[in-house]
Amino acid sequence: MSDQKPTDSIFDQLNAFGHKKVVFCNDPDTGLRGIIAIHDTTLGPAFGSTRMWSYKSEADALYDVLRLSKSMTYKCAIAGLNMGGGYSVIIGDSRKDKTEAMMRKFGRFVKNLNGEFITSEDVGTNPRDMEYIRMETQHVTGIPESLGGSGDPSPIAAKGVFMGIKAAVKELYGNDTITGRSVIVQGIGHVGENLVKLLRDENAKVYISDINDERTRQVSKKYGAEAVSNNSIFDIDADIYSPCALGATINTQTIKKLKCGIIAGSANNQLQNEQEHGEMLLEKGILFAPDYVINAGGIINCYSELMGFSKKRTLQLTENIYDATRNVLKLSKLENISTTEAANKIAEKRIADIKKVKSTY
Ligand SMILES: NC(=O)c1ccc[n+]([C@@H]2O[C@H](COP(=O)([O-])OP(=O)(O)OC[C@H]3O[C@@H](n4cnc5c(N)ncnc54)[C@H](O)[C@@H]3O)[C@@H](O)[C@H]2O)c1
Repeated sequence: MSDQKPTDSIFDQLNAFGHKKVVFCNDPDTGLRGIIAIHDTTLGPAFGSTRMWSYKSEADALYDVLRLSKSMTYKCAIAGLNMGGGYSVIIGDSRKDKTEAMMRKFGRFVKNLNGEFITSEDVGTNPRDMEYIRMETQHVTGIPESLGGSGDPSPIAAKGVFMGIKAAVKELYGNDTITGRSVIVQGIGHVGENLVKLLRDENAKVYISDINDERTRQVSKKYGAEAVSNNSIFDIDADIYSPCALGATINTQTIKKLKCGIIAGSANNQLQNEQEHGEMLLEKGILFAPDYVINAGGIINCYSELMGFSKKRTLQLTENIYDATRNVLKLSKLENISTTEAANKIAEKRIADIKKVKSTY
């Protein structure tokens, strides 16, 4: 799954990423300027969140939505969901520019796709926005529990990351016991805090760091985790580094410093350059549990909402992340390829196989 921007030409970009459809949502009356990208619908309707962000340029917004929608195709495929990959972005400052009318107009654009695209919340959008979209179309998830939705996906996302960590521990140490292992959790927001709880419940030694000092103090006290400064996390000799804040924290500089045996966290796009840094980690012998494999709990939660699954079934699907991660790590070892390359291979194979199934009408 290449993450390189190939060209400035819109059509060449669509060809390079392999997109099926891109819809530009322009509405001067409400100020809506958005893009819905549908990457692949072989496995089912395209599933993807809606991000609102002050992009520096329209080209940046397009590149972001193309990249994010393609990775959703892979995430759904490897999680075993019958959903394709999509994403949408709205250009603007979510704190200043967002209105009910804008979100409902966006909902109308989603409605016009007749179920080919189903959305949920992301950076810059929240359950209230999903309620507005829901007023115009049923093709939205992440609705509050009080309105019959699945609510906050973060605890399930954290559970999936925890299963991914266990699978990586099993691969490296021969058993998946977390007790006594040391873990650095970088970013203790919605997912990070839930992960700290799961790790501490199994008596792991947990280090935490966040740019929000007050939050760090609270989480440290609540769970008995050791607070460390953001600058020092790469100097700590821990078994596992769990990035749960932003992407691209794994790059040429940080790989040189890393002392851990495993990287496994929730942040999307952790490798600054998928191919180059995936191979560097392979050479250094650090086991990288690919982010899109182990952070699929959030989307599994939305999928369950869509399918009307019980909480028990949602949990089962999330626990499957353990086996999905094991399969990726095994293939990486067998073929001596990076774990990301192994994950991409498994995802692409499932899509190719199901394409054959769907060739009969
Ligand atoms: N919430 C979900 O269900 C879900 C699902 C899949 C993936 N993810 C990904 O997981 C990551 C965390 O998601 P979240 O919902 O917990 O977000 P969040 O905004 O609740 O938490 C992020 C935390 O990271 C901290 N942070 C920001 N920059 C930092 C830095 N440079 N160093 C240390 N800490 C920093 C923030 O202060 C915040 O506490 C994101 O990359 C998100 O895309 C989330």
